[in-house]
Amino acid sequence: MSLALSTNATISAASPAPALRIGLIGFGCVGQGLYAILQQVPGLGFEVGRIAVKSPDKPRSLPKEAFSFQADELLHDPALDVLVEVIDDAEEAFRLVSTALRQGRRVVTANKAMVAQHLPELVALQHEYGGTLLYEAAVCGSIPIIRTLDAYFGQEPLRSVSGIFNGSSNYVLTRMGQDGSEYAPALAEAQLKGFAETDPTLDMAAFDPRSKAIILAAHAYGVLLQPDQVLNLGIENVSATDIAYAAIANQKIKVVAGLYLLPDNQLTVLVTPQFVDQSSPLYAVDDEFNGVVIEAEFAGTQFLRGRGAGGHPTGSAVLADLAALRGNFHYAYPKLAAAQLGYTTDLEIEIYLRTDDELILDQLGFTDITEEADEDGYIVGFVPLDALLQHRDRLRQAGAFVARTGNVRPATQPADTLALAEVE
Ligand SMILES: NC(=O)c1ccc[n+]([C@@H]2O[C@H](COP(=O)([O-])OP(=O)(O)OC[C@H]3O[C@@H](n4cnc5c(N)ncnc54)[C@H](O)[C@@H]3O)[C@@H](O)[C@H]2O)c1
Ligand SMILES: N[C@@H](CCO)C(=O)O
Repeated sequence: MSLALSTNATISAASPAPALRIGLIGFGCVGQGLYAILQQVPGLGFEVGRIAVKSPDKPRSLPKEAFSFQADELLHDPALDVLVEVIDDAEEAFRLVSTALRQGRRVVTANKAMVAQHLPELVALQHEYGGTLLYEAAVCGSIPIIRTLDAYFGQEPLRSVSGIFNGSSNYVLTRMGQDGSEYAPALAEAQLKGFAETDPTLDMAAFDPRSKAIILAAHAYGVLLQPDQVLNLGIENVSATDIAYAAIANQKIKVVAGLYLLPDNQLTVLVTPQFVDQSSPLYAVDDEFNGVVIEAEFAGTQFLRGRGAGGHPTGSAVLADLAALRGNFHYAYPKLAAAQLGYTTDLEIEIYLRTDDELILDQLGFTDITEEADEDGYIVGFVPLDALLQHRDRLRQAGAFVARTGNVRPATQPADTLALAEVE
């Protein structure tokens, strides 16, 4: 068959390539989301060859014969062209994915905790055995942020990459802010809608967006971080008092992950609640939506917004990876090769802290108090970032709520107070 373009030009339509056979490991929210998309849009060139699940007795939308109960069978099935790993167990996911990569296989995963913990090994396995691992679905659901940073901005210095990287906590904050909902029912809704992790502490205490920030640090800056190097504070202890404090100043509380390039080629990364005002594009990112602001040296500011969680949006990102694999795409990790940046936490950041625990106040060591209100039990001022890192667990256990104002300064030069945006 040929398509006429003009009087003397034609394009020959190649016969369609055989469908890629997928081995799908995990049939929960994301696995079913991908499966539904492939059923709804036939002819995409992908076929679900086999599906592995864990529990034989769980009621499912497909007959029992459709499933294998041993993921390893899929690993060793030569008739499968690509494996999609979407289970909720990071350790087992690493075993499965690393075994597949050792066979030189093509693999897609959505497991950010696994990727963040094992990125150096996963990169090395791809180099050694020639397989490919893609994980766009692991960061910000449907937003194509990893490929944007890796391929599009692979050569350009970035001043910052910041945003809302967790749909569940954003959903809870939106319900509390818009409807006056209590924390617990709002979280139950996020779980019911399939946004939350099996252990929702990962979302609410900001472990999940920390994993995503670590992945982006590798692609945006070529810096490989261990989870413990990055401060993560969440919203488990947020209250109506905190939401009202923000609202009085026409602000919202959002869990913001920030990757900031500081002077002297130092990167810092932190994930905490933050007061966001209407001048920020993140202000209007509500419900389970995520948003990412890229401040690039030459391109200027770019903002991406989209659904950050849920079966269909995440299935869409997995589908995009499958299509990319068919085109032999792989991450180039261009900045990893350059590896020119250091990492620092030697900063003081301005925080709002609400607590009735005198000990934690002493331990954090405020260097400057900006505002204090005894009756509501909050204090605003500068604390060393290292003190927050050291006392993170105690803050959680003590029921304290922390949000940053956005101001930061080098720990050694307390007079130079700057907004992070200005430091960038
Ligand atoms: N839900 C989302 O919106 C979303 C978005 C992006 C990424 N993710 C990630 O995708 C992965 C899956 O998330 P989900 O929401 O679908 O979780 P889920 O809990 O809905 O489903 C996971 C499924 O994996 C199964 N499973 C566990 N171990 C298994 C094994 N060894 N073999 C086969 N099946 C196994 C579980 O029984 C469960 O049914 C997680 O890593 C999650 O962090 C989820
Ligand atoms: N639990 C995650 C899923 C998407 O990664 C979230 O709420 O953002």
